[in-house]
Amino acid sequence: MKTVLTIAGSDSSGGAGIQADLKTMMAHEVYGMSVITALTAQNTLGVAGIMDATPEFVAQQLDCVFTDIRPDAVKIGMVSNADIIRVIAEKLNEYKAVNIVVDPVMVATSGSSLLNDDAGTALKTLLLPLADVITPNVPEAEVLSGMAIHTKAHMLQAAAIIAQAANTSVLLKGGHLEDSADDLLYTDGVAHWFEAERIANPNTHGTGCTLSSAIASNLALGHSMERSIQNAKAYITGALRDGLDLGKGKGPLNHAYRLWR
Ligand SMILES: Nc1ncnc2c1ncn2[C@@H]1O[C@H](COP(=O)(O)OP(=O)(O)O)[C@@H](O)[C@H]1O
Ligand SMILES: Cc1ncc(COP(=O)(O)OP(=O)(O)O)c(N)n1
Repeated sequence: MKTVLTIAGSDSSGGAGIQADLKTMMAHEVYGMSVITALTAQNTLGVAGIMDATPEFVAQQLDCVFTDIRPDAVKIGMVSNADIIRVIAEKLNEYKAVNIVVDPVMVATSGSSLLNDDAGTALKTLLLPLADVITPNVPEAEVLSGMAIHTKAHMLQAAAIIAQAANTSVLLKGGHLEDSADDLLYTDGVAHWFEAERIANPNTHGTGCTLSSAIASNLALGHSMERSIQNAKAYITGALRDGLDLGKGKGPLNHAYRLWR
């Protein structure tokens, strides 16, 4: 069985973070493991509180995973402070981790910040260069590229800036642009658009976490980067189309939509 590790924060409402990642991995029939960087008290309306793990405890979790069950792919999500980022970068280098997908989570869909001020530089200099692909959404890409993004042409410009700075591939997700669900993969100066139908569903809590975990699961299964993204897009579109409606705010996805029909 193929194995995938998520390094991310816990979402008490089960829609994003570690919980979304493990549900996605289960749906892809890979064995999911988790290193928890922070606990969040949150629901579909917003984030009420964050409690970071200590860097030492993050290191201990990483040692336990890598010395026992080696992951075929790694997804990294919420990493809220610079010390935790340093530990993760050190350990991924030490254990020569492969197929690394970094979702540079900065702000929750609800508007709450998930990244400390001091973590931005550490994220850019230590973590992004380790990734096989980085998956920013539009607001995150604006921060990383330093430019405003309103159109697909802007997405192309921003992806090129981020890819050059981090020296890796960038999948810039288009979900925050009006009327778009088209994502752009930018690798070595080559652009590839992944086009998808935009689903009329306001319940998008955890879509970014789910997409990055689905890409990591597909990479672990041995698919190419392009095929992995194509498959992950199909998965997210199907989960949105299912139309699950839970909670009082932006609700979560139904990860079981392919299992019981
Ligand atoms: N309404 C929608 N219909 C179809 N796909 C969507 C929709 N909203 C977002 N997506 C897709 O979900 C994934 C994550 O989207 P995005 O909202 O851009 O990032 P994030 O969830 O990190 O904020 C992307 O593949 C995006 O294209
Ligand atoms: C613990 C945790 N990690 C990540 C997020 C971000 O999730 P969300 O706000 O739904 O945005 P995307 O997953 O769609 O990028 C979170 N809220 N909590």
